[in-house]
Amino acid sequence: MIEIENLSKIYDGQTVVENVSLKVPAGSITTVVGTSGSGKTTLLRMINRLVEPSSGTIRVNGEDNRAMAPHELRRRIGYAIQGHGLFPHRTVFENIATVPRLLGWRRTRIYEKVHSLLELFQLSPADFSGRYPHELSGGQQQRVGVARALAAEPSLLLMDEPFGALDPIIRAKAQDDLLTIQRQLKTTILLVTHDMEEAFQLGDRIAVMHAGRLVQYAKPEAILRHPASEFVSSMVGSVERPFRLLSLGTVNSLTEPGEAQGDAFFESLSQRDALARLLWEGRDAAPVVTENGERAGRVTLARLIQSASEAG
Ligand SMILES: Nc1ncnc2c1ncn2[C@@H]1O[C@H](COP(=O)(O)OP(=O)(O)OP(=O)(O)O)[C@@H](O)[C@H]1O
Repeated sequence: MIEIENLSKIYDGQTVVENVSLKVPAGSITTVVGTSGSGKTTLLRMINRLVEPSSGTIRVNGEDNRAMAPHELRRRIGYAIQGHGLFPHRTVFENIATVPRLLGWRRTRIYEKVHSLLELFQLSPADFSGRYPHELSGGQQQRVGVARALAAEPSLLLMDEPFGALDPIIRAKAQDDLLTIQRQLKTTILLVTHDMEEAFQLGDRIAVMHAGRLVQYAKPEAILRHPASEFVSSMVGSVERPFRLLSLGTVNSLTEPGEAQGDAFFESLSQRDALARLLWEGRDAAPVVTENGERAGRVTLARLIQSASEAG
C-alpha cells in the first residue's frame, strides 16, 4: 500500500507537484496520466526517494519512506523506467540479477528467477543471458528493464512508461504478463503512462494530473461516467468514451436467455471485442458460452450499444 499525503515538490520557486494526496491500496494498480510536465515522474520518484519532497509524507506499507536509507528503500521497491536504465557494462543476466544478488539470494534461486523472467518476456535465456544492453533492440532493453524491476518480487512496483518503446503486439503481451504477475504476487503498482488504452486496461484506479495537481483519482468507470472537469474529459478522450466503457466489462454481465446463430462468444470476452465482432460479422446477436463451453445464453447488439451509452 502507498499512502501519499499533502505531497509537494518545489523547484526554484516553481511548484511542480502541489499538495497531492492519494492512496494505492495493497495489491492494486493505479495508472497515472496527465499532460506533459504535469509532475507524474516527479510524483513517482518521490516514493523511492530519487527526489526528496518539499513537504508532505509518503508511507509505504504503513511505514514512512524516510524511516529507512534511500538505497534500502530502493531495494524493496521495483522501479522500471522508459529509458530502461540498464547497466551498460553488465550482461542481461547480471542486470536482472542485480537486486536478488544484493539481497543475498542463493545462486540457484537467482538463476531460476532470471531464466523464468526471460522466458516470460520471450527472450530465450540461451540467446540473451550473456548479451550486453547495446546488443539489444530498444524493445528488448525495455523488457529486460521490466524483468529487472520484477526480479526480487517486490511488493511495490513503480513504473514510468515501461512499455513505451514496444510494438503493439509485444506491448499487449507485456501488459498481459504484467497483469498475470501482478495477480500472482499481489504486487501494488503505480504506473505512469501516456497511453490512455494502457491506463484503462491496467488501472484499477486512474490518477489524472494537471499542472502539478491531482485533478481526479477514481476507478476507470467513474472517470468515464463522471469526469471531474472538462480537462479530465478531454484527457480520457470524450469520443472514445463509449468504447472505453465497453472495454471495462465482459459479455458475462450482458448475457440474456435466448438463442442466436453462429460462433459463440466466451463470457469473458470484453464487451468492446464482442461489439466489434458482431459489427464485423454483420450479426445482431451471438450465443454465449462459459469457459467450460456450457451454453449461457446470448448477447445482442442492442444490449451492447445500450451498455456503451452513458446511462449503461
Ligand atoms: N530536477 C529538476 N529541476 C527543475 N525542474 C524540474 C526538475 N525535474 C523536473 N522538473 C520540472 O518539473 C515539472 C514536472 O516534471 P515531470 O517530469 O514530473 O513531468 P511529467 O508529468 O512526468 O512529464 P512528461 O509526461 O513530459 O514525462 C516540469 O516542468 C519539469 O521541467
